[in-house]
Amino acid sequence: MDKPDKMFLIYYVLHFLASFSNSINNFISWFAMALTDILCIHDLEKAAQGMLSQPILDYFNDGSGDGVALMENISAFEKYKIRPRILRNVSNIETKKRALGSTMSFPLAIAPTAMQCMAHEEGEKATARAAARANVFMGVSTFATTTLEDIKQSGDCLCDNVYMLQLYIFKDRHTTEILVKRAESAGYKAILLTCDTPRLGNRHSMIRNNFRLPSHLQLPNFDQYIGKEKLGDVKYPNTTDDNITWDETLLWLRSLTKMEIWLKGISTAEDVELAVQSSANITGVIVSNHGGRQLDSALSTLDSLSECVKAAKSKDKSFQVWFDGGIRKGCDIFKALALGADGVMIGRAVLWGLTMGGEEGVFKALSILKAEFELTMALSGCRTLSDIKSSNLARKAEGGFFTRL
Ligand SMILES: Cc1cc2nc3c(=O)[nH]c(=O)nc-3n(C[C@H](O)[C@H](O)[C@H](O)COP(=O)(O)O)c2cc1C
Ligand SMILES: O=C(O)C(=O)c1ccccc1
Repeated sequence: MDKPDKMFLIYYVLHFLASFSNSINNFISWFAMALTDILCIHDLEKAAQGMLSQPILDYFNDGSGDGVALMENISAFEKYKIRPRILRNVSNIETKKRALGSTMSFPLAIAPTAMQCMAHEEGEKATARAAARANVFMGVSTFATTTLEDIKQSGDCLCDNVYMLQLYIFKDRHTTEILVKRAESAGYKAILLTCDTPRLGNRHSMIRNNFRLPSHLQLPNFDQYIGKEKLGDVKYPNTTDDNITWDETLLWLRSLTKMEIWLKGISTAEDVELAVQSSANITGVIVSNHGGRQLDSALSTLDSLSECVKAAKSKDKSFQVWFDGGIRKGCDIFKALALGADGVMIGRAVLWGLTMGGEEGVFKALSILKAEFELTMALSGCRTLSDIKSSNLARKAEGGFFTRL
């Protein structure tokens, strides 16, 4: 048995012991993580692999179709290399970033991912506590397995943080309206309207595994409307509205709330222009292809990013362009920012941390990414976020050569 295998075996034994007692669970998670040398997001991914049933693991990890968009979200980062600058004072790196009227510890937020109690019994509550401790904003899925109020309260027990509700618009608009109003009164700061899922992508493994939400879990934000027996099968599109539009839907949503509205799942300059021009007062977009889980053969999100940034910033410099898809390392965050993103979001990295160690595991994932990002800044000669520029990158061109941007 080589070293990493041994390390994960120790972890599984400790995790098994921890499952006997909730009270020592957190301590054991922390202890196990210290012992097992989790050094990078790939270590968390590997550890999570052995801890979930195949249908749940596949649901978390897989993309749509044959997985090309998912793979290319990751490999696109290697089309860029970093051009470091030297002999700059990097003794006092500053990573803090302002958005939604608050400050986050570095330009990264947690992307909304559904059904987190499948990863760990504490699910979204554990994620919220880790996010609060790390001062990282949290996106909460419409399909959370915990109420949006309980999620925020769990984080608020530790400190104030920013929560954003990801919204799927149901055919029953009244259900949607209730959800938006509940989020506003609970103190959520933004709606992230997911725009890339008028229908669920073609997820082969979900169909093969006949994926279902485990029977002990609920979708308490709206399960009075859609029974959990419908979840995960082809009836998903019957519950959400596939007729959402720039004019009607965005204006209707704006009439419901004063919260900021962000559009998630944008990947073209044309749609960014519409978002900037919309009279629904859109704050920003998240350039995303849903982690490669929706449109098969979609452009990788890093390849979409530049045209989206150009379209937004040429019209309105303050319009926010965030990014997600394939972030696994601190240098990935650096590259997205150098291409003009205001910040990034992470989906699977959080789920792997949550699976492995609940709150401690998510905190570990966030800490790893922050430390790696800071190190990348220091080694590239960037002391502040505004020092990170496109001239810090070179792009792979014809013939495999890299040319500076
Ligand atoms: C298991 C899983 C569930 C997700 N659930 C949602 C969701 O409910 N709503 C949504 O807008 N995006 C959802 N996403 C997409 C994420 O918000 C995000 O766009 C994507 O995970 C980013 O890619 P990454 O996983 O490579 O970081 C989900 C992604 C995963 C992996
Ligand atoms: O899996 C997803 O990506 C997703 O957004 C979702 C959420 C709930 C039900 C089905 C899919």
